[in-house]
Formats: sequence, C-alpha cells, structure tokens
Amino acid sequence: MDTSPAPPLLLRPSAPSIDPSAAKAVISKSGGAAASVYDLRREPNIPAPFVWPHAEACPTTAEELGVPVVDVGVLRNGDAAGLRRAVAQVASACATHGFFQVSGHGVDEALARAALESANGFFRLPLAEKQRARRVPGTVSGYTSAHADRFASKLPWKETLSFGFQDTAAAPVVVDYFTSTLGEDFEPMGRVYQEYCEKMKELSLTIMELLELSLGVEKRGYYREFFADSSSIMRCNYYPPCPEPERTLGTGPHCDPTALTILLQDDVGGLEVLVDGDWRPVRPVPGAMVINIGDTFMALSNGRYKSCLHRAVVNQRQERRSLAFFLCPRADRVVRPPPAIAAAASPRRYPDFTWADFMRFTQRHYRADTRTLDAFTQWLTPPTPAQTAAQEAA
Ligand SMILES: C=C1C[C@]23C[C@H]1CC[C@H]2[C@]1(C)CCC[C@@](C)(C(=O)O)[C@H]1[C@@H]3C(=O)O
Ligand SMILES: O=C(O)CCC(=O)C(=O)O
Ligand SMILES: [Fe+2]
Repeated sequence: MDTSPAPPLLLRPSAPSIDPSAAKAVISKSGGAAASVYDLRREPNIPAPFVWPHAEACPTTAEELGVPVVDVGVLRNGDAAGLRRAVAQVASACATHGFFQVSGHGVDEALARAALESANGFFRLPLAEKQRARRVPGTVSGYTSAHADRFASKLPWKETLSFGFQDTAAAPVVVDYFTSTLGEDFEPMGRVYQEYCEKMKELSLTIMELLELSLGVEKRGYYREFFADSSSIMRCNYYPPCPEPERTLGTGPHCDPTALTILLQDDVGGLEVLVDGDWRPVRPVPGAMVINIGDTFMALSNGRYKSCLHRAVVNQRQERRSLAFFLCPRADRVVRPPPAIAAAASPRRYPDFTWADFMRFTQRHYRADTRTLDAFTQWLTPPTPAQTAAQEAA
C-alpha cells in the first residue's frame, strides 16, 4: 500500500542528526528562510505541499469497520462472564486489525466534553496567540500548523497541540505547561487536560491488564508495572474543513510508534484503518473511546499484537477534533517482552531499545509512517561486514 518513495538515507546513531523530510529546502511562503506557518482556515485552495500521492490518499471503502465495543468495567465489578467476553473480544481484535473501542471506562461524560471543547477554545485563537506555544524543534511538545516547521511535503491538513504527561504528586505538569507557555489565563484549560490525562493514564493501565490476560502472560501485572511510571504524550488534533479533501489527508497512513493510543473523537468521523487493502472508516460511537496498539506494544508482545496502519481523512464541510493520548514508557525503560512471551519457541523479533531512543528517532531521523519500527530496528542493528563492504564498493 505504501508506494511513496523509499525512505531517504537513514543515519546511524553515531552520525549527525537529520530529518530526511525536513532536510529538503524549508518552504517559506514569504520567500524568506523561516519555515512557513499556514493558517489552514484561511487557505482558499490546498497549497502544493499538502498534496499526497494517490496511493496514500486513495479513496475510502464505504463499508465501516466493525470495531468491537469492549466494556472494561468488568475488570473491576467481579462479573466473571463479562471479563471472559472482554478478554476474548480484545484477543480477536488484536489478532486481526488491532482496533477496539472501550465503554464502561469511568471517564465522566462532562470531562470528555470539556476536553473536546477546550481544544476548540485553543484552536480558535488567532494564529499569533497559538504560536506562543509553538513546538520546540526536536521535541513533540507544542503547537504546530500542518507540521510545516518540520516537513516540506505531504503536509497534513491539521493543527495539533501536544504536551507531555507524567503522574507526579510533586506538580500538576499539564497545568504548568499551559500557564508557562500561554499564560495564567490558560490555567482552567490546563486543569481540564490535567484531569483528562490522569483519567487516561488510569484507563491505559486497566487496558494493559486486559491485554495481559488476553496474551496469557504468566507474570500477572508485568505490563501494568511496566507503565506505572509512564511518561505519555497528549495530543489535541484539529482538522479544519478542506477545499479539496480528496487530494490531501488530515493524518497520513502510519502506525503509532507509542505503546497504546486512546482516541476520543467528536461525532464527525474521519479515522480509517487499512484492512485487507481497504481503508475502512471507524464510525464514532457516542461515549466510547477508540484504542489501538502501537509499535512499542508490538515489541513488548514480541510481535503477537500488531500495530496497525491508520489515517485520518478530512472533509469539505465540517471541522473535526480528536484527542489522542499516547501511552509511552518512562524514557529510560528498556522495551523487552516478558520472558514467557519471548521463549525459545518464539525468538525475539525486535532488539532491546529505550523509548527515549525510539522517540528521538521519530523526531530527528525518520518521519513516523507505515514502517517506523522496522526502520528503527534496522537503524539500531549494526551492518554485517558484507553490508559494509557492499556500501563501500557502491
Ligand atoms: C512519538 C510521536 C511521533 C508522533 C507524535 C508522537 C506520537 C505519535 C506520532 C504521530 C502522530 C503518528 C502519525 C504521524 C505523525 C508525524 C503526525 O502526523 O503527527 C506522528 C507524530 C509526530 O512525529 O509528530
Ligand atoms: O484523528 C484521528 O482520528 C487519528 C489521529 C492519529 O492517528 C494520531 O494522531 O496518531
Ligand atoms: Fe495514530
């Protein structure tokens, strides 16, 4: 499906950092050297850097993907039959397309609504104000319009605001992020996202228990413990209406490099999953959240659960918002499957790595896409003498 040009040269860890996409001339609408900033709500047509190859922006298959809605409340309420059903639903979804939805998650409806509405509040600010939170190069935190500060082509038709989340008693990190980047007036918005992230963390640990049960991991609590001190990324996505939606994408085809994603979408729709060669929409279910496995969990399950290819399309009439909570391990934790999973009968599929290295790879060396984990594995693995000789001869 991915027929875009082969990824440019990947530099090994010892080589100087370069982002292959950003390495191209930085576009500047003003003709200067600075990266352009697009105000997507004001663009009458789609500028050339937003045009995606047809193979990636190819049409949606009308048929919706049947994504099971799993009641995760059963992990806490002692309903043994319900728990067996939930475990079976998760096992079957993760062995096929890797997407499922959750209900009974305990996230208050008012909080979910406030989080989606706060995203509106932020993205409706004048561009100059949003730019006060602009992304710091080399990190995932901050505001970006179409990632135009990083990439020169295949720009996504979206604006995003991202920030980190760790659960520390010492400081409300999200509130601090909002007040330090945008000012004290943004404290209430920070509080909404602080509470939302705390709930997302709790929910992600609950889902880890379900994943563990469904994989039959012997050491109970392995994944829950692994993520107890996680350091996650929260991202608010805003997709403005688009004059030519069939030529571009809101988010291009990719697998999330992170461990697990919890997505709350509004009622517009746009998320699509690639199943058997067809892009199939995941219709928003009121009150439910969409879960997908990321590359880091694929490595933690030794490849048994697949990180799955998805994208977000845009449309001509309606703006759309989604909130993605990306669960990530603590930066220096070594990502390694539990012993029972990577036993002699199933040799290790991926080398040990730390999340810090994998994240740096996606921010400095490689644009997350359909084959990020393979590219990273290749980047980590020293070339064989034969490969070195072939490279030298070329
Ligand atoms: C480590 C990360 C890379 C991305 C941000 C975080 C979590 C998910 C990744 C991303 C959203 C996957 C889709 C492609 C991407 C480039 C995007 O469109 O935003 C990715 C993120 C990124 O590098 O900004
Ligand atoms: O907005 C969506 O529906 C999906 C976004 C997504 O896949 C991502 O941010 O990783
Ligand atoms: Fe994603």
